Amino acid sequence: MSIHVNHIEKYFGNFHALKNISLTVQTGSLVSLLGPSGCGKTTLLRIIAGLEFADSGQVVLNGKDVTDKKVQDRKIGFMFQSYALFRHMSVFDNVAFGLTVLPKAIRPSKDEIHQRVMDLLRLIQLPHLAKAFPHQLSGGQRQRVALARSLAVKPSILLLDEPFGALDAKVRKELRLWLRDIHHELNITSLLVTHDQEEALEISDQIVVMNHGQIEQLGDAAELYHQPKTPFVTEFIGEVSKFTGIVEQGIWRYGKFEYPLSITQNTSVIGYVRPHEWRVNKENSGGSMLEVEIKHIHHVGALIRLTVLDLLTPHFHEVIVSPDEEGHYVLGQKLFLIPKNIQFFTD
Ligand SMILES: Nc1ncnc2c1ncn2[C@@H]1O[C@H](COP(=O)(O)OP(=O)(O)OP(=O)(O)O)[C@@H](O)[C@H]1O
Repeated sequence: MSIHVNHIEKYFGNFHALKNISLTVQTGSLVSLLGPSGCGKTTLLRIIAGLEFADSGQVVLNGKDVTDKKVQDRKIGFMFQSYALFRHMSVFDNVAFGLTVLPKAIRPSKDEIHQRVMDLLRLIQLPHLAKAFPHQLSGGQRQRVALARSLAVKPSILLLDEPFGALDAKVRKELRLWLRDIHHELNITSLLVTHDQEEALEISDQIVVMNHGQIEQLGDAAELYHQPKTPFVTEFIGEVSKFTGIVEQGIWRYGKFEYPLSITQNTSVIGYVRPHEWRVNKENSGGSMLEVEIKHIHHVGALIRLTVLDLLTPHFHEVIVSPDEEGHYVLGQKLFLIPKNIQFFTD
């Protein structure tokens, strides 16, 4: 079941929360909405769920226009931060809830409900806790029960708002991989809101980067990192160093460093360099862009991460090098950096 939103506009009073949002989520894919706090992720998810209505634009689920349909008529599962478990109900009853409140005509029998709830508890690996109450569960277990509850009505679309928001890093990591497996096992279409880029990059097929109520870019993790379309995406996804230079006669100049660029007008142009995109020289063989001093050395598996201080402008940069090629590094050592690649945007 696919999700299409077309030209969604949303105001809260004078505040323009969503600006001409169009988005397609293909059947069976897992897509994340990623962006800084307040950029409109939750509002968009609520509009797709039918918990909020757009001022204009269209929501189409599986080819059907549901723009004016209420939440209960959209046949979707959702799990929002604010939808905590019912404290006075057992795990079993929490998961069964969505089924027991269905109109009689379409409500499964008691036996069928029992079967479905137990299947879901097995799926979330908690069948032994069916009789437990929410306060007897860990945070991660509670989140899994909340997910099982949202899956009980067999939705073909699952909307998740920061599903693992309040959990510690290790549990989050386990749960998100587990969520990815469940998503594929049940063949549902999932849209997930997160402000955690590692989470988005790790589990999503596609990521929608939002900023100030707009979509900046939609792509997979590699596209967003290697071919960002805007300065915002470049800075938001992964680490990057930023340099404002001047283009004159087709040459980008930053200090004495020169780099040919196919821009003809004379203008200010920002260049971005990722930590692994530097060539590092220990001697000054000319042509370097930065002269730096090593301030911190951190071994990350087979790679070395250097935090270096630019000796001209007092800015720190991150540089990732491989120890095999570059040999030994010591604190305070001087290095000369030449970019292997620069991503340019006009200022
Ligand atoms: N009911 C409302 N009334 C007024 N303003 C609202 C309402 N709901 C959201 N907003 C505003 O709209 C903007 C977008 O909010 P939204 O919750 O969609 O952001 P978000 O990207 O999900 O942020 P976060 O990551 O912090 O949850 C925010 O500036 C918020 O203050």
